[in-house]
Amino acid sequence: MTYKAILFDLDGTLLDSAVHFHTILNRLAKKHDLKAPSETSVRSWASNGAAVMVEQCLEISANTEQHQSLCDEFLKLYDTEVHESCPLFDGVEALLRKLADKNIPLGIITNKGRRFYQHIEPQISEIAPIAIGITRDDVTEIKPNPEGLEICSKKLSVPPSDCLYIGDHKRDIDAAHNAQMPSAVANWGYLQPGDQPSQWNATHIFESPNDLMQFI
Ligand SMILES: O=C(O)COP(=O)(O)O
Repeated sequence: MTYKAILFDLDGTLLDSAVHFHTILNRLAKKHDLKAPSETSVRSWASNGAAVMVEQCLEISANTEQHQSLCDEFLKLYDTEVHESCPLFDGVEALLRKLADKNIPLGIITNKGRRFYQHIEPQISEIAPIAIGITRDDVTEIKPNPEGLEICSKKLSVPPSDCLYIGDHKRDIDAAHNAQMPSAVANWGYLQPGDQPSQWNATHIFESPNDLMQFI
């Protein structure tokens, strides 16, 4: 492998956050007498943030008072959940340990807010040091804008062409293209029905964290 730094998306790539999201959405559904969402539906929308999950999984029209108040409740509950634990996908721990063993710098660029990321970072750092973590609060434009990826490349002093950005959403691959950085689809993540990652023009597609680990 020739890449000198590996950069990751968080939700749906390292973090199996749908586990928390499903619990929270079920709690909200019960409290407000709404239809409980299926795990499949939560998994397919989990990479799109709270507003989209409330809209799609609880079937609440966006830009309404009810939508806004359910989003606020969702984020409050998530704030508590992320303190507790952060479920990683199977194989991610071994993958991160291998990066650390090989002294390959690890970066994270997420559209998540720092308010949540700050609780997740120490749990990942226990496995492998994170050279840089960029959240939506650290950029003026979130992905697919390349800003977060460009900041990482500069701070690590590794040119974009020597970094690899891995994510489970088209906006991750688009962000890498916009930064002129090689990219990889995390095909184990939260793909939506109808997604065709083979059409996203990523440099690589990995089926599992273990596949990526073998590549490294
Ligand atoms: O929480 C979000 O909006 C998505 O976060 P991600 O960029 O880590 O997938």
